[in-house]
Amino acid sequence: MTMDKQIADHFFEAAEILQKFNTTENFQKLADAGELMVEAIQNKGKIISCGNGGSMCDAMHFAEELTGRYRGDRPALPAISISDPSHLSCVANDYGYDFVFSRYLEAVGQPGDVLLAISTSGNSKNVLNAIDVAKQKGMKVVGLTGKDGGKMAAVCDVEIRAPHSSYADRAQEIHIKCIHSLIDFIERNS
Ligand SMILES: O=C(CO)[C@@H](O)[C@H](O)[C@H](O)[C@H](O)COP(=O)(O)O
Ligand SMILES: [Zn+2]
Repeated sequence: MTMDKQIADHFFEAAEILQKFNTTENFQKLADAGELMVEAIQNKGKIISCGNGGSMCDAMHFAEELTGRYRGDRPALPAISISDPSHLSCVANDYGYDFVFSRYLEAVGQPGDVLLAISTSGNSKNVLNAIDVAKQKGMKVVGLTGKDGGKMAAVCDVEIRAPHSSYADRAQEIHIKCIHSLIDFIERNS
């Protein structure tokens, strides 16, 4: 059987992108983002995460490992992903999809909470609207982005950007590593 070159390319390309991401500057940004999250938790706040498509799965993955479990046993930690289908369908139907995340923050966001905003383009309108409301509420914003950071680059307190690639999936693969390292940092420091 001949090797399917495209299958191999996925792995070689992913390794290349990860290598580009591995800089002291990016590791420092992850520590800065982790500090914001730890501070929120220590002050009785919470972390709210959001994103579209695969990034919604990443937002859910982040929150469930804080409320549930990551590698070992420890007390539950306060995080929520904006992913309740009844909320999403109501707000999309009645106000528009651009407001599905921002409206949730209007309801439950508190000063001192942190928003983890995930977008591979940095330009999804509903994520940008969520960032606007988070700032109005006195929350801090950590962004996981890709490409050139898009509009999110200018509005996050800490923006962690996956190296440029043509497709969203490569950025998402970096984002999930960022998410696991953030969870590990929060566990060790809160
Ligand atoms: O998971 C993937 C691609 O890997 C897709 O579902 C992807 O998340 C969707 O196209 C999103 O709508 C892209 O939005 P964003 O990352 O630019 O904010
Ligand atoms: Zn995980």
